[in-house]
Formats: sequence, structure tokens, C-alpha cells
Amino acid sequence: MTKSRAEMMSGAELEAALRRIGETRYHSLHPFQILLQEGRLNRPQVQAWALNRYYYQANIPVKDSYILARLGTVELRREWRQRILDHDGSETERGGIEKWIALTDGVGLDRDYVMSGRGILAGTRFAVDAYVHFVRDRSLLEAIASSLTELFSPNVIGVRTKGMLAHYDFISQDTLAYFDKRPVQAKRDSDFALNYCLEHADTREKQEAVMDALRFKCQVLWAQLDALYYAYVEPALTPPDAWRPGEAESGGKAP
Ligand SMILES: O=C(O)c1cc(C(=O)O)c2c(n1)C(=O)C(=O)c1cc(C(=O)O)[nH]c1-2
Repeated sequence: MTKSRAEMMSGAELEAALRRIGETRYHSLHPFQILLQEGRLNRPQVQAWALNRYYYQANIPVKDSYILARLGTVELRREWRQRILDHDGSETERGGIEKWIALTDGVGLDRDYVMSGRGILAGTRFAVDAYVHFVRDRSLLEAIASSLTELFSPNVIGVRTKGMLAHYDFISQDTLAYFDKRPVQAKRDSDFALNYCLEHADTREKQEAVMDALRFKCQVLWAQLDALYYAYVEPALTPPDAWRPGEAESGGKAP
């Protein structure tokens, strides 16, 4: 081996490196997230967050379908298809996408408007589409590694949910029902993805690719909050075609 070539990390070292990436880059650190959880946004700003995040939610099962198609065994597909079920639901159980619509209903947005994707920020669309395309075009290992942000989501979900319930009188437990099951699902999913990556990243290059995929995904989440901050907080320059406060109101009641 040449001197300049970095050595392979142990599994424990790789895991520690991945956790450090989250500690310094995850969207829990973003100013918009801090304002949201501390009750420092107004109702239209929270509506803008809910509207834009719908596009992320709606595309999660799309990107998971790309992964599912590339998994080579029954066991792996069985594991991964649960993610699609969690978001798409079934005849008997509401999925995450439907629950997100309950959230946008709860903050008073018209559901046809939300589901149409009209009014979302270009920054949201480009970031989410980049995630779907990354998963479609990169190696299976990188695609799976890009879901590893979920290692860090139970914590931010807890803080966000508690803060929103405490600070916003227009937010109820029902509105945020989407998040009830997410921490458990995220732990299950990220444990599996982490083990997959530790097992399959069997060269230094693959380990670097796993870390880069996680960095990329942190950027996908960060860029969405950047777009919201710029358009609706400071300097609040809402771009042409984007949703504006007062638009697409449903009257605040679930149909
Ligand atoms: O509320 C959050 O902060 C948060 C973060 C993330 C994440 O870290 O990507 C996901 C979710 N929520 C989520 O609800 C979800 O279904 C989800 C799926 C994925 C993924 O990449 O497969 N991330 C996330």
C-alpha cells in the first residue's frame, strides 16, 4: 500500500465518523429549525414549512422504490418494502403521506393545492429531486447510506414536536400525528441501513463513499430549510410562483 493511501477504518471508526457528520451538519442545527421549535415563527411561516415538506414526504417512497428494485434477496426486499408501506399506507392503515396531509389540513392549507406541488419553492424541488436522482444513479451502497440521516431524526423530531405543541396555539397533537411513529420507524430503518453500510463498505473507497452520501443527504435537508428561510424569514424574498401567505387557505379545518 502506498503511504498516501488512507487505511481502512474499523466498523466502530466508520460509525463514529458518520455520527460526527450528523453532529456538525444535520438540519437540527439549521436556524429555521431552531425558530420553528422555539415558537418564533408566525402561522404563515409554519404553513410554508408544512407545504414545502409535503414534497419531501411524497418523494420518499419514490426513492425507496428505486432502492427496492435493486435489492437482490427476498429478505432485503422484505425489510425495505416496509418503508414504502409506512409512507404509502394500506387499505387499513393511514400512511405517512396521508398523515402529512392531515398536518397541512391542520395548519389550514387546501389539500388539493398542497398535493398539486404548485407553490413549493424551487429550492425544495431541486433538493428533493436531487435526492431521488442520487438514489437512482449512484451505487446501491451510496443509495442506502444516503438514508442514514435518520440516525439523527428521533432527537430532532422529539424537540420539534414538543416545541411546536408548547408554542403554537394553531398546532394540536392530532395535527402532528405524523411524527408519533417516526422515531421508532427511523430507529428501525437507520439501524438496518447502518449495519448494511458497515458490512458492505469493505474498502476505504467505499467507506469514503458512504460518508460522502451522508454529507450529501445532510445538504439535501439543509438546502430545503435555506430556501424556506430566504423566502419567508429573512430577507423574505418570496420568489415568483411560490406560495404567499393567505393563499390556498382551507379555513383551518380538516375536510
Ligand atoms: O423530521 C425530520 O427531521 C425527518 C428527517 C428525516 C431525515 O433525516 O432524512 C426523515 C424524516 N423526518 C421522515 O419523516 C422520513 O420519513 C424520512 C425518510 C428518510 C429517508 O431518507 O429515507 N428520511 C426521513
